Amino acid sequence: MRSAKLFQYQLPMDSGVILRDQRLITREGWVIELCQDQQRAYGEIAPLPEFSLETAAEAGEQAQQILSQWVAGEELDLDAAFPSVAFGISCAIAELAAELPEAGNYLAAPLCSGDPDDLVVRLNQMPGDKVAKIKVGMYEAVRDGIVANMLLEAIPDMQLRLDANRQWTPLKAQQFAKYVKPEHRSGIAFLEEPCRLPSDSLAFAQQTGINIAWDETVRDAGFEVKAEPGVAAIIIKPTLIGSLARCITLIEQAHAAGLTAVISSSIESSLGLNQLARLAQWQTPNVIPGLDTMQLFQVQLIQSWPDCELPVIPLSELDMVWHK
Ligand SMILES: O=C(O)CCC(=O)c1ccccc1C(=O)O
Ligand SMILES: [Mg+2]
Repeated sequence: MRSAKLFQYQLPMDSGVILRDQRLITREGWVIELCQDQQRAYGEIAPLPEFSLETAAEAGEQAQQILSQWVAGEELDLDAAFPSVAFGISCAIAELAAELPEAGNYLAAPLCSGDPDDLVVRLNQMPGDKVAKIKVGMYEAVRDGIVANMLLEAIPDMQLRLDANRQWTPLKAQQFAKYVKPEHRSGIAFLEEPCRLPSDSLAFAQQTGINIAWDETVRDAGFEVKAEPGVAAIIIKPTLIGSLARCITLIEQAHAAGLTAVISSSIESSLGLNQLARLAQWQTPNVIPGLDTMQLFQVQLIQSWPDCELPVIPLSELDMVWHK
């Protein structure tokens, strides 16, 4: 016997969360509950505005169709579904089958978009490998270069991840690199997507000796995982990529090509973020995932994130919008 439920959520965000062009005031999405032989499992479907191609409403509609098929015992084609829907449903199915191991990697790389001095304090408190991530490309490229150089000098054993989200022209990327002393460049684990064009990012890596990672490019049509000089990693944001099976295939291809695969958040609630931490521990056990996004919320959902003090909204407070 199978049954399924769909719940809607809207969670208030911290006041300063800006996606590409707009402030994200509330995070909207769906929680699915699958029930089979007295076992229950959950998944989250949360298309990210400005990143996902599907809207929350479209994802909710499609989730109902696919969940109906699941209840009827039909074969599911998650490769044809929206990425957010495929990810949420495949997670819930994996939970039911006890395929997604319980242990998670909750050692997120601290994310800094503000005061670099705060980051120095957090890093000095961090156990094990010191990995941090800073968003660059929002202000002057020269300032970004000075900040990166300062951090690499202050904490010599750290591995810095930088993310430019395709904001720089090749000239601006060069201006950034000029301020990072050559002896510090190997302390940059990778710089995500420096330039608008992947070919410019690749040329930048080869000219400067600063390794890059693909993030947006992984979602471009026709992307293939391959080893290239200057490319260190691919970033996998499952809500934007698709089913667990699809994510695992990409991770395996990355490993076969000698690249690091980094599981990263698309600003899911604490429910989805916990599943991402478990996926990370399972499939990329020695890599710190990019999951430091709980701080962007004002509340948690159903399950709490380790050491997060925000109030937790229980499932009973969500609206059930559909069941079968
Ligand atoms: O990757 C991380 O460390 C955190 C997640 C993150 O940066 C992100 C989250 C949602 C949308 C875009 C991005 C991004 O890579 O800029
Ligand atoms: Mg990015």
